[in-house]
Amino acid sequence: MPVLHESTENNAIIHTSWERSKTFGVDPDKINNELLTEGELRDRTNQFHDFFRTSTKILDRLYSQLKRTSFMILISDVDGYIIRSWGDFPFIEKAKKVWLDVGANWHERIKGTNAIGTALVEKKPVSVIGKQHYCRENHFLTCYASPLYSPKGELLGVLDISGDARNHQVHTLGMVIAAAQACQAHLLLESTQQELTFALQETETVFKGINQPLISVDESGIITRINQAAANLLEQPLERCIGQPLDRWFKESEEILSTCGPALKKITLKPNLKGKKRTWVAQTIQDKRRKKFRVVISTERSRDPFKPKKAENTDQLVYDCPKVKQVLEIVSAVAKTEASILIQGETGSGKEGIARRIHQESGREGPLITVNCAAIPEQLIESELFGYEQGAFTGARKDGQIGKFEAAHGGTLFLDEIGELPLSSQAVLLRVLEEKVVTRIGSLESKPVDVRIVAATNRPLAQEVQKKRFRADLYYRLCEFEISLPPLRERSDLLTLVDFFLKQVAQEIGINQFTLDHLAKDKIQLYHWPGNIRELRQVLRQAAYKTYFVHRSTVISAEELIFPQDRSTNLLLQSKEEEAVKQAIQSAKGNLSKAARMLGISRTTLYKKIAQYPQVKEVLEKIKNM
Ligand SMILES: Nc1ncnc2c1ncn2[C@@H]1O[C@H](COP(=O)(O)OP(=O)(O)OP(=O)(O)O)[C@@H](O)[C@H]1O
Repeated sequence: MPVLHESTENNAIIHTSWERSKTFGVDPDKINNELLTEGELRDRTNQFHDFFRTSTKILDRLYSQLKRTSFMILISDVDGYIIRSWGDFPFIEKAKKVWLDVGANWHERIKGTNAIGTALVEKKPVSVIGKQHYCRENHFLTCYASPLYSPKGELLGVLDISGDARNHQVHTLGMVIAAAQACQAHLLLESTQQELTFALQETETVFKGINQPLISVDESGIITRINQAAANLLEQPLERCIGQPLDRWFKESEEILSTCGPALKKITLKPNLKGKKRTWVAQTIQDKRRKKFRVVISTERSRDPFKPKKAENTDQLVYDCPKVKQVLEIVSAVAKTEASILIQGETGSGKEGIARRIHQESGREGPLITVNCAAIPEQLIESELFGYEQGAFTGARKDGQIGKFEAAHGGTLFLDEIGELPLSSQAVLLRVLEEKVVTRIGSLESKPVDVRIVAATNRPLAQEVQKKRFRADLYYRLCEFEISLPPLRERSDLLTLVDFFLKQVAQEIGINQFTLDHLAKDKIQLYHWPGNIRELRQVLRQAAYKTYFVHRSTVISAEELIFPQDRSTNLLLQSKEEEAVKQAIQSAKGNLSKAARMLGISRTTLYKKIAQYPQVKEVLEKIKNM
């Protein structure tokens, strides 16, 4: 055994290593070598691509400190093969003689006790000086090595400084340890940045397909993320899917991981998941070097499964209310006539849907063309409605443009928000409606048009006429037949619509259904719905998405129903507030916490309201005395 000069721990390490070397059958007097071919060396060096990219500066700095000394720097991989070295003549030549050189294996199995091999086995920094080396030919060396770890904590290899034993300095081991730690820190930073970039890309892909079942898998085929819709299809709780290998469920997982490029690739479930016959597709997210990183798997719906589904089915009119039923009966009756129709109704109450129904039932073969009068600047209204000839005005398109009237020839022109049409344009519109001909701007030629006019407004147009903001003659011309759509709060089918929209969003997400809990139902029925059906749909969609993706539930609670209007009082307009508070207290049978939750206000605010409204106080006292 060698004479030991170093720390007790290092001595113990050397001692154990000598024992191992004996067991490995290493002959201390023989030259043992295991060398890599060029191809093998290239493959092993490639594994260190990221390491060298992030650590070159540190290693160069270390080398500059050791330049022209009898020391060299070496990197070995996890199996002990030296894959890179830095050093100067003449020491490097001496080192080559004992194969302390790129391509040679310095595992203890081959070379007995040595800093590289022993640090790999012990997974600790080690110094091996002179005769501490197991093989006699290496006694002229002094070596210091520290293990290198990947950001995932796996042993990558070893950083080693070797030199002439006569120049042994204790602090060199400290230098190696510090340099190895710096290399690891840089590698970690780089990998965190890369992870972030991928996470962003992954999130983007996942968000695009949020309505669909989605699974994200890392490069070793392990599920890293999965949404509830996918977990349902795999028949496992979501948290039990994470960390599981993909091949547990999918047949071609190996093929996907080895060959899948950015293009979509079909993938099928293993037969043990009966009845889940949907086709799945995989898409790979790659890094700059095209090394696979994540595979996002989804069910196939259309040509591009990551394309979001159309948000709403605008064609379907859902109703179960006598008032709406009556409107639709009238619509059916007048649709086939030539009468121009004015639809009145609050914003979001479904006027456009009615206009579409009129067109569908009119039997007219031309298209339905919609013009939003509020969205077109005053100076462009005429060109929009009547079109223009080539070069008619500065900024006009080169080949001119057809107007909406001409486009709607043989069909229906829907003039939405007609109440917003400026007075100057009202006169022009009236002329066209009377004469039934249009003349493009810049043209002398008039063309007859056969267009059915349907207009809509959320302003009381008759009052606008009285206030001289809307021309009386145009009003009468547009309003040969008037249809009034009831606002949502006057409809008796609120819960039918709620059901419909919840089914719609459940279908989009890929689950069976959403339900509202008791308080949520009460809250929805108490609200005054200023934005009508559009607002109802929005509120429900937001609540459903939050319930599902944040709370992982399908039962929507009152807290998730956030009404855009009156966020501060969160419920009713002043005039209706007293009634709402009263009703909430009645429904909650005097339970004030429950009533406050239903109203979306704090208990303190509710106490203030009770004090403010004598009728509410009375109701509460009555309930208490019951
Ligand atoms: N009966 C219904 N069934 C299902 N969805 C409906 C119904 N009525 C309206 N909607 C939906 O509510 C939303 C608002 O309807 P629409 O755009 O027709 O209202 P609007 O009165 O024309 O609104 P605005 O005054 O803002 O132009 C649309 O998404 C529409 O699909």
